[in-house]
Amino acid sequence: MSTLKVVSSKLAAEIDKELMGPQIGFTLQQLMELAGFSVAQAVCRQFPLKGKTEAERGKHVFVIVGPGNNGGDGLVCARHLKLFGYNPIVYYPKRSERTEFYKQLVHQLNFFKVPVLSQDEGNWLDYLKPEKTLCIVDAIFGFSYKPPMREPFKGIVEELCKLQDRIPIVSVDVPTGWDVDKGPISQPAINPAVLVSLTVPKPCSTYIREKHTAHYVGGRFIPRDFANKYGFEPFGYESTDQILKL
Ligand SMILES: NC(=O)C1=CN([C@@H]2O[C@H](COP(=O)(O)OP(=O)(O)OC[C@H]3O[C@@H](n4cnc5c(N)ncnc54)[C@H](OP(=O)(O)O)[C@@H]3O)[C@@H](O)[C@H]2O)[C@@H](O)CC1
Ligand SMILES: [K+]
Repeated sequence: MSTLKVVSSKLAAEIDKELMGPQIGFTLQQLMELAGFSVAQAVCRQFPLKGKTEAERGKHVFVIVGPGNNGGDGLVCARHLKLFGYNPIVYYPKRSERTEFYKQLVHQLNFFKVPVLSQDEGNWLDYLKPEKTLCIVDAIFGFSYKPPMREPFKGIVEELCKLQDRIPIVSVDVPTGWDVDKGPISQPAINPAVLVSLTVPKPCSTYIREKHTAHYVGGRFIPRDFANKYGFEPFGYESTDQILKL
């Protein structure tokens, strides 16, 4: 196991609560924008378009979006990827009714002409082909996932597991299906090629196969004294970067 500094799911939830509490006053929308922006930067860093053939550049980044805030990060990420010159397509099988904000994120994707597939529309399996898709962004579940996995996500994650050795998967914050603290203790569970931990890595990140998975931290939104209060040092982000490879 690595010596990486991590915070438990409980502490991660407390950090979130304090950041969005009355004293600090971040809004969820602000943090989600920075989180999704970080994930888009990690995709660029890991899969640069520079020097690629036109056919390679035209491939999709297939962003699979879950029903909670992890999914929201995916919706934001898709919009930034489009601005960065990628060809994202979003699969959003269970739309969040939590707040109006999710609908607004979808409107923004429409504005950017990023297709958003629903569960009953289009054959999403078509995008699980290496000749069509550069990588998959797993924005299905993050730190609030509790097994066992329910449909339609169980079937989706089972399909992803079949092809994850052929198309790289970029997991947002927590690989979908993993226990936030204990890692891949139940099935189905994704084995990502890239993990982008947000704010600070969760304990499950110590279970990634280090040679197989590139690990980034993103979500650059806390000052040193706040990090120290929660028992970790801030990450050494360079210049204007929103991500740091660990
Ligand atoms: N400061 C930061 O770092 C920030 C972090 N952010 C991001 O937020 C993420 C955490 O978001 P979150 O709390 O909304 O939870 P998330 O993991 O998306 O899942 C909840 C949804 O999943 C569902 N669900 C659960 N279990 C299920 C099952 N077995 N089978 C099926 N469904 C299941 C559950 O449904 P319910 O059980 O409530 O019906 C609910 O709809 C975090 O990881 C990071 O990515 C940023 O956006 C902001 C700044
Ligand atoms: K995820």
